[in-house]
Amino acid sequence: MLGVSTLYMVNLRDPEAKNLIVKACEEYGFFKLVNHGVPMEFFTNLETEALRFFNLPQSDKDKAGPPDPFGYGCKMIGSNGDMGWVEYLLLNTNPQITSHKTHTVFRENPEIFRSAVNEYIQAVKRMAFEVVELVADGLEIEPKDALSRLLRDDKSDSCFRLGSTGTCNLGFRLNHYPPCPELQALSGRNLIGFGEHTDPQIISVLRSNNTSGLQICLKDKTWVSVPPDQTSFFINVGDALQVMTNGRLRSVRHRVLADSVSSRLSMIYFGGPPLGEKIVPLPSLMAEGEESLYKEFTWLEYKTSAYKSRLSDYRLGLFEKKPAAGL
Ligand SMILES: C=C1C[C@]23C[C@@]1(O)CC[C@H]2[C@@]12CC[C@H](O)[C@@](C)(C(=O)O1)[C@H]2[C@@H]3C(=O)O
Ligand SMILES: O=C(O)CCC(=O)C(=O)O
Ligand SMILES: [Fe+2]
Repeated sequence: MLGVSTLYMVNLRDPEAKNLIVKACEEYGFFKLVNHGVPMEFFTNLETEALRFFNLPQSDKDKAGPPDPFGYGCKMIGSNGDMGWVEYLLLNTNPQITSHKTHTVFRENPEIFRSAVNEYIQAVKRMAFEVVELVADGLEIEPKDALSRLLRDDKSDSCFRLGSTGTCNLGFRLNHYPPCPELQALSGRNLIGFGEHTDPQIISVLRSNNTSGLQICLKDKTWVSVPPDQTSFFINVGDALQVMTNGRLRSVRHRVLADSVSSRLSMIYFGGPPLGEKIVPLPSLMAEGEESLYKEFTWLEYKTSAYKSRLSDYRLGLFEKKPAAGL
C-alpha cells in the first residue's frame, strides 16, 4: 500500500503548511493534521461522555431518538434507506440550543455532556477557521477570509440542517461502531459501518479513537485504509469546497468498515456556509475566460437535494454543467 500517511500529513505550524494542505486537497481531498494545538483532554472528556451514552441500555438510548434532525440513531443513516453497522448522535453546534432528547437521557448530567461537546466544538471550529484560511492563502484567494467568513457566520451551517420541522442547528456527529464478532467467521468479508459517500459541506473535521476502519477513495478509484491516530485530526474536503474551487480541490469519497474486535468512536464537525449563500467558484481563483463547471445554486438548494439522495449518490452530478451535445 502507498505511504499515504506521510503524503497527506500536515503540521499546522509548518511554514509550508498552506502549500502542503493545498497539495493534499488537490490530490486526495483529505489530510491528517498534526500539531493542531487542541488539548488532548478535550478529546478524552468528550470521549468519556460519549461512551457513557453509547454504553447505556438500548431502551434508554432509543429515548434520545429519532435523529430528526438531532438525536440518537441506530443502523439507519439518513431517511432514504441507507443502513450501516453504526449508532450515532447528531447534535447542533450552537451552545444556546440544547436538545430535549439528549437532556432526557443525560438526566443526571446533561450539563457535563453539553459542556464537553461545547468545549470540543469551540476548539475544533477555531482550528477549522485557521485551516480554511491556509487553504485560501495557499490558493491565493482574495480576500483571505473568503472561506473562513462562511464558517464564522452566525448563520453558518456548521449549524443548519433541514429537518421535518424546517431548518435547525446541526453540524456535529458522534459515531459509534460496535465490534461485530461474527465477522471473524466470515474471513475476508467486510461489514460496512458507514457507507461510501462525500460530505456535502465545505470542510469536515474528524477525530477518532485508536480503532481503524476509515478508508478514502483515491483518484484511481482504489480504496486505502487510513491508519487511526487518536491525537490527530483528519480533514475532508466537502462538495461545497470542490465547487468553490471549480474542481481544483477534490471532495473525497470515504467510508468506514466495522471491526470484529474493537469498537470505533469518531467525532465529526461539519462546516457549511449560511443557507442563503450562493455556492459558486471564487472569482479570484478563476483564470481568464475560465467557466464554472457547475450551475449556480444556493447552499439551501444543495442541502435540500442532498438530503433526498442516497448516501453513495454522486450529489454534485445534478449541478454540473454538461457540455452541450455536439460541441
Ligand atoms: C443518506 C444521507 C445521510 C446524510 C443525508 C443523506 O441523504 C445524504 C448525505 C448524508 C450526510 C453525509 C455526511 C454527514 O454525515 C451528514 C450529516 C451530512 O450532512 O450528509 C450525512 C446525512 C445524515 O446522516 O443525515
Ligand atoms: O465515523 C467516521 O469515522 C466517519 C463518518 C463519516 O464520514 C460521516 O459521518 O460523514
Ligand atoms: Fe463523511
